[in-house]
Amino acid sequence: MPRPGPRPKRVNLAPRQAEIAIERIGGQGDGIGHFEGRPVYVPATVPGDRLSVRLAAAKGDGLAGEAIELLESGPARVEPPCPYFGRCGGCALQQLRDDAYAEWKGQLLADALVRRGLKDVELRPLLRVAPGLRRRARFALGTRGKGLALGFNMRDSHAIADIEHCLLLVPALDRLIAPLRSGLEELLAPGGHAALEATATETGIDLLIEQTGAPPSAAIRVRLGALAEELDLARVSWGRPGEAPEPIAMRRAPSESFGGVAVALPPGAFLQPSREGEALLLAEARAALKGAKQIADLFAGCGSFSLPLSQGARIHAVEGDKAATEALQAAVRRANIAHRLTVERRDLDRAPLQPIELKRFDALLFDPPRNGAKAQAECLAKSDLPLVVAVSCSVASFARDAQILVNGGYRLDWARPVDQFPWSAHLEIVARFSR
Ligand SMILES: C[S@@+](CC[C@H](N)C(=O)[O-])C[C@H]1O[C@@H](n2cnc3c(N)ncnc32)[C@H](O)[C@@H]1O
Repeated sequence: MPRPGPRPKRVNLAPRQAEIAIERIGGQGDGIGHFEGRPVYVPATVPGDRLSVRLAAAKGDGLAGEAIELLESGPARVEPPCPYFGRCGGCALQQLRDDAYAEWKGQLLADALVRRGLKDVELRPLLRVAPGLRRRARFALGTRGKGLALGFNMRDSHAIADIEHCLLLVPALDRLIAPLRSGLEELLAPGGHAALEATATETGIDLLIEQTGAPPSAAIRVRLGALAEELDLARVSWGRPGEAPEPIAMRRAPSESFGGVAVALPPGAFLQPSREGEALLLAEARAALKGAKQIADLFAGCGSFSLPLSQGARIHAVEGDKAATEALQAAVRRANIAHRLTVERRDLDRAPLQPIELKRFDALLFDPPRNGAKAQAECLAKSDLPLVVAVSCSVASFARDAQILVNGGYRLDWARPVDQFPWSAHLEIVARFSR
């Protein structure tokens, strides 16, 4: 008979109230205090706050707390600049004074590395992207009464915080919120919902509507075409999540230039959240790759790094998404630069580049999605490639992959935090590994 394991600690989930003093801000952006020895996570708080808190549910190793009353403010508390802060789940940290916020953000990277046993790493100062520069947004759209709600999901919820403006967005996207809400009324049946992926490209707004269920009727297609005219949208597409979207109205081909080469973007294409963030990441990567002549660019997307880097080196771009790979291929053909940039479609989780394949490169850049590049890092660890530059949007998966590389004999030369996601707990990282 299996031996019973240690009994889990019982948590009394009956809602109750407690006075909590916030000690620090955790990795998800919540303030952390303690109640009967257990951590309590209270959103939108700062160290030094004293609050009356409702303890309602278990959260991780502790309890989720909901502030009822602020009894005393911590020294770094400021008035949040956005009127929706607290209700809208898009931002977590507008209540924190800017210098304290920047310090906390840089520390996220240091803490993640230490948790993986990576100490004494050169951590370069935080680079920042200001609010108001985000060129991509994924809005939630749902029915509310007789009309629609459009905005971002509330914290830990599928309910939509209806908004008129967002301080994070470029003006072209911010201006779109109200007219999209009134212009899309016929799209949803009562109780229906959709996601709207809007991207401000060089040729105008690219709008992708994602919905489950039947494709739009002929009447709705006509309405979407008219909306594209009214709002001067470059393209409107429709698709089911995970399936190839279908363009419904195309007025101009959405396009973005990387290193002077225009790429015709597929609907819902990945782009770095802001042009400014992309430029910072590219500058860091370029400096880290200096001198390399044969570079593999993995998780290459539509070529935001491959194309500019190909001005000074031969690049092999590898990407898993069919539409992104084809868009980059087409741009390479049009620009006549196949001699300096080759493109391969490949699933790098299932089929990472093997040590033998890595022999033809003198450096590699990888920029995986949030779950990181574990399989590729394991292959790199067994290779003799001298230089690896990592770009990552998750401190946790970055630290894990860094540990794999270091255990495989790489030195982590430096890591740079880049705040592409102001007021959130997300952080971008660029780092250089060598052997
Ligand atoms: C964070 S984006 C980076 C894209 C590009 N480097 C850029 O800056 O625009 C990650 C990219 O990895 C691709 N991707 C995700 N999973 C993948 C996999 N298993 N194999 C190859 N590519 C993958 C995505 O399609 C996406 O283009």
